[in-house]
Amino acid sequence: MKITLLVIGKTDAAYLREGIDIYLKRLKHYIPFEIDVIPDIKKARNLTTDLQKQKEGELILSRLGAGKELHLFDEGGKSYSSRDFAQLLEQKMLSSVKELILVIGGPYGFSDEVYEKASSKISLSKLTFSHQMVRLLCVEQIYRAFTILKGEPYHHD
Ligand SMILES: C[S@@+](CC[C@H](N)C(=O)[O-])C[C@H]1O[C@@H](n2cnc3c(N)ncnc32)[C@H](O)[C@@H]1O
Repeated sequence: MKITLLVIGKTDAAYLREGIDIYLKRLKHYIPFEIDVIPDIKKARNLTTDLQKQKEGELILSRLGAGKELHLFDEGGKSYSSRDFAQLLEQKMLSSVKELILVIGGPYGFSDEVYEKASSKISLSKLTFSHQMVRLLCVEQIYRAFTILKGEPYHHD
């Protein structure tokens, strides 16, 4: 199985890029993993919030296909411990899913169409993080999950 982290817009801040790169390098040892960036359409056109979410939603859903499953990071989703999240990833690896697409919404979140097509919503906390900042949290949690599955001494509880 491959994991794709689908995000909207490039990572602007150098301090976030640096952190994300650290976990990308580490993750390569565990699973095929990539960050797929949907270009920031707001910068190109002057869209209303709803239209922007709708257009982003179309691009998110265009990634779906046979053997692919879409899961959303969403503050209103199900809460997981890091161990539970690791188990979710393990379940998917043992299933027929070929590509697990984990999506981080844009600044205004997801369109209704994306919510309808998603297999689940995963909350990292009840707090709302910026669509840029949350990327670092996601890659760290995915890395943490693999160290848990491998029994490596990174996660302590
Ligand atoms: C700024 S937030 C979107 C804000 C707000 N939910 C909305 O719908 O307008 C951008 C994205 O970051 C991710 N995100 C932010 N906080 C999160 C959290 N606590 N748990 C999971 N994902 C989160 C989600 O993917 C969200 O769509």
